[in-house]
Amino acid sequence: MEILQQSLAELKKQVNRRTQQATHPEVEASVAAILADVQANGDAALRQYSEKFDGVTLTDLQVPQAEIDAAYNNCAPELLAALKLAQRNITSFHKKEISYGFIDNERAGVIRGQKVTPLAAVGLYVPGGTAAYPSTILMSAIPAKLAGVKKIVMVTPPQKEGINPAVLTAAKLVGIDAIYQIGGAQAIAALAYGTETIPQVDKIMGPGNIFVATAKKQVFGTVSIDMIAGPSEIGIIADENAAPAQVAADLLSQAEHDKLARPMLVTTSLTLAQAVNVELEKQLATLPRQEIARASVDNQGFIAIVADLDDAFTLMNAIAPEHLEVQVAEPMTYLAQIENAGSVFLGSTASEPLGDYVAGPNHILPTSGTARFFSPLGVYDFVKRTQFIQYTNAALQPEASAITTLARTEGLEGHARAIEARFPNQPCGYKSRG
Ligand SMILES: NC(=O)c1ccc[n+]([C@@H]2O[C@H](COP(=O)([O-])OP(=O)(O)OC[C@H]3O[C@@H](n4cnc5c(N)ncnc54)[C@H](O)[C@@H]3O)[C@@H](O)[C@H]2O)c1
Ligand SMILES: N[C@H](CO)Cc1c[nH]c[nH+]1
Ligand SMILES: [Zn+2]
Repeated sequence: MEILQQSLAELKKQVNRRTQQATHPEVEASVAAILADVQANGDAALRQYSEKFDGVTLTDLQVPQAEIDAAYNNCAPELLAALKLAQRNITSFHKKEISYGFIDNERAGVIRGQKVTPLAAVGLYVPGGTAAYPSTILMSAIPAKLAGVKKIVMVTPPQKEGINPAVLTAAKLVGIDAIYQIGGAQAIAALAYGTETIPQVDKIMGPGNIFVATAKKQVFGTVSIDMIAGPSEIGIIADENAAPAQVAADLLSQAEHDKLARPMLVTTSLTLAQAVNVELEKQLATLPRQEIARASVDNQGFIAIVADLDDAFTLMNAIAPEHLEVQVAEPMTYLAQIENAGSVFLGSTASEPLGDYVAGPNHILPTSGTARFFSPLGVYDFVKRTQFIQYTNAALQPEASAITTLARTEGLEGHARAIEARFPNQPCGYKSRG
């Protein structure tokens, strides 16, 4: 990977250009055309795009239940056991995110509160262009179920040989209501607008490539979305004691997701940087998804050399990576310095794939610098809050003049009179004291 050795200020500019939400006008335009086509032509457009982008002629848009049951029943025991282990750990972590709202009665005669309601219908995007992602089904459906969402549908790109049985097994394990074999921007359009076969949902969740991430951005407003979870990223902060082979392996674990995936190393040691580059070459030579990973390493990846660990954390906060590994001594002591990152892996044992599969925290995470303001997918994404107020007349009386004063200051006489109407027996309605 390219080694960058400049001042911190110059490094910040460089990495900002490379890592922050960029616009891709040609992708934006082709996604907009796909969305409009699906909105106008429904299922027929979905079938056309599946031919064009996935090379699949679809008969059923919805995966038949018999196919899902067969996949589950024939699943290898070790795969089912692995999925169940992941399911247990993801469930125990996400249970802690459940919120029940609140009700307060701090002042006599006043009740205020917030109630939490699950979304009625959500659509989960499960990527499937170059790899199958049963783990992503667990990561999105488990928090949805814990939140109490009643209708959970899933979309995933069609495959010539049928949807991967591991994907179908995971979907059955977590209780997905319907699976539609459709991917890319066209799948996002279907969930946003509805078609003859696919129901419109309230919110679309899940990661995907640049077409999926762009489509989610464009339908936002018609439906809600969780975040921008695009091509994967890994940022590693390492000092001179980190093991080059482990650092390189972890960088490649994310590089193999997508040609646009971003592997990034920030280190205080030029010696480590050079050793990692040697290791990357060695390991790439035998990696099955070598073509994808090489494009990512060569075109998106970089190694930044910094003066000390304080600079390393400053630079990483500017990048706001999806995943951040901290491979230095006493990693926990740096947690307070980390402001922008989707998921943090502390210490050399906490290799990123641990979080992808079994640790329990979510692996659907913000990318392209959006960890500055987005959080990991969680139970909170599948609910909405409604607040409520109840007052007695006696409780309103001492606050009424504040309301009428503020209303009249805003030139909203109707607001003031609505309050005064609560005190009809006082001459000329409510009169403020003094
Ligand atoms: N950020 C996260 O939380 C997270 C988690 C898991 C995976 N990911 C990312 O998900 C992505 C998965 O990507 P993928 O490609 O394997 O699967 P995908 O399902 O996201 O995309 C495949 C679809 O892209 C569409 N497509 C492909 N080329 C197109 C073109 N030229 N024009 C219009 N549409 C086109 C096709 O419709 C195809 O079905 C990777 O980028 C991976 O890094 C991110
Ligand atoms: N690392 C991905 C998120 O960027 C998630 C994933 C799923 N399977 C393997 N990895
Ligand atoms: Zn991964």
